[in-house]
Amino acid sequence: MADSAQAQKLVYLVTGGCGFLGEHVVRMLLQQEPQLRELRIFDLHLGPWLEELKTGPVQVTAIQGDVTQAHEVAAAVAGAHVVIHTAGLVDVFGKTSPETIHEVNVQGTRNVIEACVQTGTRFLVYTSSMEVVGPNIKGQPFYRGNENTPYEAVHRHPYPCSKALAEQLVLEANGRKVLGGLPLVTCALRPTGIYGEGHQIMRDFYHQGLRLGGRLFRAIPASVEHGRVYVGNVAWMHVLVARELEHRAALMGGQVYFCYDNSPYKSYEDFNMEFLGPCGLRLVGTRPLLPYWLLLFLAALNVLLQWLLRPLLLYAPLLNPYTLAMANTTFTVSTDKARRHFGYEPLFSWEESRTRTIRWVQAVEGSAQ
Ligand SMILES: NC(=O)C1=CN([C@@H]2O[C@H](COP(=O)(O)OP(=O)(O)OC[C@H]3O[C@@H](n4cnc5c(N)ncnc54)[C@H](O)[C@@H]3O)[C@@H](O)[C@H]2O)C=CC1
Ligand SMILES: CC(C)CCC[C@@H](C)[C@H]1CC[C@H]2[C@@H]3[C@H](O)CC4=CC(=O)CC[C@]4(C)[C@H]3CC[C@]12C
Repeated sequence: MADSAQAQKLVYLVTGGCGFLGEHVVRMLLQQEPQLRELRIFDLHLGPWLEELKTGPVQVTAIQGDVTQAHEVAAAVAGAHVVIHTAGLVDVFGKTSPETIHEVNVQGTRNVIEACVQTGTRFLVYTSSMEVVGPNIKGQPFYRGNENTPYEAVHRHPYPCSKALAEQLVLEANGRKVLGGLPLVTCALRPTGIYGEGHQIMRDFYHQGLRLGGRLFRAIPASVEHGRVYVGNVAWMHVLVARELEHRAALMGGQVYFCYDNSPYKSYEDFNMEFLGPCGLRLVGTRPLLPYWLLLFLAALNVLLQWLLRPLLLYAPLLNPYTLAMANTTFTVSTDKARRHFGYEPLFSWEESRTRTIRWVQAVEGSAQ
């Protein structure tokens, strides 16, 4: 981002900095970005762990705010050199309305872009998602594809629709003149399914397994591959992109990059067992125990129950027609675009990512007892 004369001069803003990925981005920046002077963390809900960061050499500024409120975003962005926009509503379980998902993911992103333009911030890194591409509503496989692989990206669910719209806004904003007349440089990172310390869905599967007497029941054929990437490597990619965006603006501006590492290609369930297995869970069955039509029926039943129970309680199980289609459609990435464009190499090997995640699940287990 800057030469040595500018050491410890940079101000970064991370939106959603208290989320699963956001926390890793924040910690990674503090460890790996020597030019950082101030790190602003903007989130709807601030975590208590932020306090421990405030004693280090970098000024850590926690800002409780809402990305849907343009004035709050503009106040947080003013004076920042780089914005890493990870804040978003990740809901594929029907917990929130489609309107709210759109408001946070699309309008929130629009507010971040406008704040950059109005206040003169030149570098914007957006956390997009593999979901912007697929799996699509036709359930077509995307097998070890890259950023240029042709694929019909057609969605109906509010989450992928919102991420696709937001990504488009970010890419279209590349080159816009910001306050002071210089061009905005943007790019979007598309993680596949992120795993690692703090992953709520992994925690949910773990607790479900414990409730079922240490067993999980195979629902998805082992042959369906689902792309996964370790959270530390996703965070590292964000840090590198933010650092390189100025020097390689012509190459990187307006580009999309899948987030990848050396995590193995496996089915969603077999991959989870890499961590849950060593924590004492067993995946029962070499093939799905229920036929697909029955799973689809149960998924549809869950939608009906969610609707019927809505006035009384929030019923949002893991299984619904959308999550079933996600888990049941091959979507894997094989690319080296990030290495070619900004020298990315995963910071954590698969073995290290696995070990760290297992340790975290074991700690979850310990804290639950
Ligand atoms: N978890 C995953 O597997 C993947 C996530 N992503 C993207 O990565 C980003 C981060 O996702 P996660 O860390 O998994 O989710 P998360 O839910 O753990 O973190 C999102 C953060 O955004 C904050 N936030 C939500 N609404 C906000 C608002 N109105 N104003 C300010 N902050 C708000 C939340 O409080 C939370 O701290 C999201 O943009 C998501 O779309 C992309 C690919 C995969
Ligand atoms: C019980 C079922 C048969 C199995 C359910 C598994 C699902 C809960 C998960 C399968 C695929 C996941 C999604 C995928 O990894 C891609 C994602 C990208 C994002 O940007 C956000 C999260 C997610 C939608 C992720 C959510 C859980 C799954 C649907």
